[in-house]
Amino acid sequence: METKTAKILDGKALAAKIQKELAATIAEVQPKIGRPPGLAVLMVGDNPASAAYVSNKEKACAKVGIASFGKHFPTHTNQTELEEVIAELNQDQRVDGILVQLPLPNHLDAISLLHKIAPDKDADGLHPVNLGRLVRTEAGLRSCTPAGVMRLLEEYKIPLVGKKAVVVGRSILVGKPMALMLLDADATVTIAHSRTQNLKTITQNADILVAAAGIPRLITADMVKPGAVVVDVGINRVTDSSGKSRLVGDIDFAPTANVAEYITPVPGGIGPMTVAMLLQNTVSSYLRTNSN
Ligand SMILES: Nc1nc2c(c(=O)[nH]1)N[C@@H](CN(C=O)c1ccc(C(=O)N[C@@H](CCC(=O)O)C(=O)O)cc1)CN2
Repeated sequence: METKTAKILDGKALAAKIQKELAATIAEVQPKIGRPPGLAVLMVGDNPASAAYVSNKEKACAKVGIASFGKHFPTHTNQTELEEVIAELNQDQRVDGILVQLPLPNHLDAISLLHKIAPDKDADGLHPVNLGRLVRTEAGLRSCTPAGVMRLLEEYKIPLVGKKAVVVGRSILVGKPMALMLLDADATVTIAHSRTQNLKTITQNADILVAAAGIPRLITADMVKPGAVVVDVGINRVTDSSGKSRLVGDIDFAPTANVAEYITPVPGGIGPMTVAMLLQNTVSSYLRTNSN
C-alpha cells in the first residue's frame, strides 16, 4: 500500500518572505521618519543556546534594516540593575522594541522584569497589558511564536473555523497565547499539559495539533489523527546514537509525516517564524510611534 507523506509548512521560506517585505517597508518610510526602527535585546549570562538565538535576532535585524541595541550582562547581574536598564530603554527614542531573552538565571524574576517593559515597546508580546489585549481580542503586540504559527497556517490557507485544535503545553511564552489565538480564529480549543491524563485520546481528536511541551518526540504517529495539521513548536537539542548533537521537535517527525496532512519541520518551521514576528512587532511599534 502506498503511504502518503504530509505537505511541509515551510516556516523558513515564509520568514524570508516576511523579512523581505519588512525591509521594503523600512526602506520606504525611513527617509521620512529620519531614523531606522530599533530593537533592544537584553541577555543575562552565558547560556549557549540563548547566545545563538540572540545572535540570530541581531543578524535578522541587520538584514531588514532594524538597528539593534544588544545588551549582554554577566550572570550575577541583579534585578534592580536590569530594571534600571529597561527604564532607560523605555525612554530611548531610538528604541521601538525591547525584549529580555529567556530563560534568565534562577536568581532573577523574569515575570517581574517583563512588567517593567513599556507595553508599546514589548516586542515579545509578553507584558500583561498585551496578554490582556489578546484575551480581549484588542489590537496589541502579540507573542511571537504563537503569532508565527497563526501566520504560517494563514499562508497555507488552513481552515480553522469549527476545527478541533489541541495545544500541548501551557506556558506564557507559547501555550496560553496560542490557545487564545486559535480560539479567536473560531477553533474549538483544548489545552493539554504535563498533568493531563490520557494525552493520546485527546491528541487523536485534534484536527490541528500544536506541540509546545519542550519534550523531545513527545508526540508519536499513533497519537495523531490521520489528515491532521501538525505544528511543532519544540526545539530540543539531543544526542543521537552515533553521539552527534542535533535538533528535534516535540513531534516524532518521520512517522508522523506519514499520518498528517500538513506538518512543520524542526529546524525550518516555527523557529524562523518566531524571529520574523519579532521583527514585525518592532516595525509595527515604529510605524505606530511615527504615524503622524
Ligand atoms: N524572549 C524570548 N525568549 C525566548 C523565546 C522568545 O520568543 N522570546 N523563544 C525561545 C528561543 N528563540 C527565541 O528567542 C528561538 C529559538 C529558535 C529559533 C530558530 O529559528 N530555530 C531554528 C534552528 C536554530 C538552530 O539550528 O539552533 C529553527 O527552528 O529552524 C528562533 C528563536 C526561547 N527563549
